[in-house]
Amino acid sequence: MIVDFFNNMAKRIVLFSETAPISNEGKTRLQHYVIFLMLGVPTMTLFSLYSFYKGNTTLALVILPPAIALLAGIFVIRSLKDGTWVYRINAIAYMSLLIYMIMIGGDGGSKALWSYTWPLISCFLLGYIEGSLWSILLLSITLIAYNSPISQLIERYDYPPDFQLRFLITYSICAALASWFEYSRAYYRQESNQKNLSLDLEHRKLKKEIATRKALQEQLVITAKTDSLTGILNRGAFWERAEQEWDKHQHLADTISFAILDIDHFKKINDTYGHPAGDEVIRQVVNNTLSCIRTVDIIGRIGGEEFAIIMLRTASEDATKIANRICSAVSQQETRYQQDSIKCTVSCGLYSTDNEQHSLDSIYQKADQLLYLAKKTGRNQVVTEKESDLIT
Ligand SMILES: Nc1nc2c(ncn2[C@@H]2O[C@H](COP(=O)(O)OP(=O)(O)OP(=O)(O)O)[C@@H](O)[C@H]2O)c(=O)[nH]1
Repeated sequence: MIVDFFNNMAKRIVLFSETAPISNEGKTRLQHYVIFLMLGVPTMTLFSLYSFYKGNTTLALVILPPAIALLAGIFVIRSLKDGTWVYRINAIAYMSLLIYMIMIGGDGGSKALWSYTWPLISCFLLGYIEGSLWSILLLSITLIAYNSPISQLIERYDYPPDFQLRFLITYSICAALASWFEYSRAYYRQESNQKNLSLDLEHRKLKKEIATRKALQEQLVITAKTDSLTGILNRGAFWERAEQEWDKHQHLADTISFAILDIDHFKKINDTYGHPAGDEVIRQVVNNTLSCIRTVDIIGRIGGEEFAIIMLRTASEDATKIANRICSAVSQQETRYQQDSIKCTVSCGLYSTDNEQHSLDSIYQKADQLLYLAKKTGRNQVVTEKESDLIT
């Protein structure tokens, strides 16, 4: 339970750290470091205070650097991708403290027993290979320092020979257990990492496939709504958009203009130049029309050579200007097809309204009647309701 508590705390700190994306192994090491920090700093602080209280000022001061290094490390680690060097510096600080404690021994040599913590900490922080090397390093440096003249400077403790032997055996067992423990943990972690990796790969593949299908579906929807010859909305999609805009229009009580364009004598063009040439004429008429209207206007191909345009928030005067511009642009158009140069014109019926009593269908009927008048009275012209009064 206590272990769970520390693990949870460590996980939280890892999650909240600013560390750049690190490997799972890196996360585990960081968690171990946090556990070491949470246990080590209070213990070392208490130990330092106790030593101070007991009058052992040197020991009290020697304990402080590793505690400070532990605390400082966590702030540095937050911005590092790999904390190995922070762990190594802490390893040096803590190991130096342990060597000092082994040298001075304390009550009956009890301070030397702290070094049993070392193999586990070094293996947890630096992995079983480097951790084992650090365990051996502690033993080697202690043996050299203990038997060198330096030991006289810090009043080395004279351990009885049997204590030394028992210490060596116990420490070796601790080191062996710690490295075996970390080795098996690393082994299982690697196994689960590999499983995670393949799951991750599968997950990414699925995500990619879903995105491809979604894009395909979107493309299908667009294709289903688009007229393949001209790229503008087809009849069904145009009326769908028109209904939506009509609902908004009624709600806002805006002026709306409805234009129907029809290419004049198109049958003759087909008969003279052929169907493919007629197709090219339709395409160019649409391109010319698109260059005269705004992007917010709705245009659709509602018949073979018939197009409808809804000009939103556009009163009769402006809509008439736009429709005339289209007629003029088309009349100047010359469609080149093979050896031929084809000229054509369009007729337009235009109806504008801000009358909320109308239905979309009745507006369409009105515009269609005006188109009929435009055809009847000479073609290549725009007929609005105003002109229709004059004509009839
Ligand atoms: N090339 C081509 N022709 C089409 C297409 N759709 C319809 N048509 C032709 O367009 C012609 C329309 O002819 P009509 O409805 O008689 O009208 P018009 O000849 O344009 O005469 P007015 O409208 O009275 O000026 C028909 O011959 C259709 O076959 C198409 O996608 N491509």
